[in-house]
Amino acid sequence: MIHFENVGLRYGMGPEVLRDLTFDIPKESFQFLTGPSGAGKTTLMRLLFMSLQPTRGLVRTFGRDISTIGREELPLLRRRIGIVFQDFRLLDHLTTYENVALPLRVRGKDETSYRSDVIELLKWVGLGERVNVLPPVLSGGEKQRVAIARALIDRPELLLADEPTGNVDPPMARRILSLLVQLNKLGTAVVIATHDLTLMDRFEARRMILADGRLEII
Ligand SMILES: Nc1ncnc2c1ncn2[C@@H]1O[C@H](COP(=O)(O)OP(=O)(O)OP(=O)(O)O)[C@@H](O)[C@H]1O
Repeated sequence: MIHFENVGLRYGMGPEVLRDLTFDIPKESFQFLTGPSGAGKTTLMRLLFMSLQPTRGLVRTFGRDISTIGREELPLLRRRIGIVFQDFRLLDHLTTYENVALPLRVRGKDETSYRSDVIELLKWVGLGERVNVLPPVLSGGEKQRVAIARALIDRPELLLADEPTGNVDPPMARRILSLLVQLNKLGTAVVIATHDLTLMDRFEARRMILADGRLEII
């Protein structure tokens, strides 16, 4: 689904932050992406989301060399990827329901075509009772589950989660991990960037380890 070949990335004239990365993210796979702070996890997530271009090497996403994808095509390809950020990035003046529905509303979809999907998805993440509340009254774990639901509303083939358990307590971290594992069992490929060793020990999965800009996979 995604293929990296000898990928290097530098910001501006700085040193190479990522070097000689060659790997695949297969369909329906599950992997953790880890490494010390500053190792380049977020940078690699941005390459996977096509919000950065490599400075050398090849990134092929859904069969396309990303350096050849035009501006107008990019949003269409990105729709196939869901993304969850550590700081949630919810809109505080919209309800839980409206936050999750937003990607569809922005695209001009009619509410009758998605209302029940949004509610079903919110039930799936355990927020069936929190549909009409605003993010400021939600706990960190609830906000993160809203962010996950929003990332999933378009049924992406790949979910990227950057430190999804960084702002929640350990029981909630386990709950979020189990949601992502369940999602993967339903066929979505998952990449979780994390520092959290305890979390990784809870689920046997491929580990992509970044150190000094290089990647090791175990
Ligand atoms: N926009 C940018 N411009 C210049 N340098 C950057 C930029 N973003 C990241 N870097 C540098 O690239 C390196 C990798 O950063 P990145 O944020 O990808 O690491 P990380 O592994 O996600 O770190 P953390 O775990 O602390 O979030 C760091 O040295 C960082 O300073």
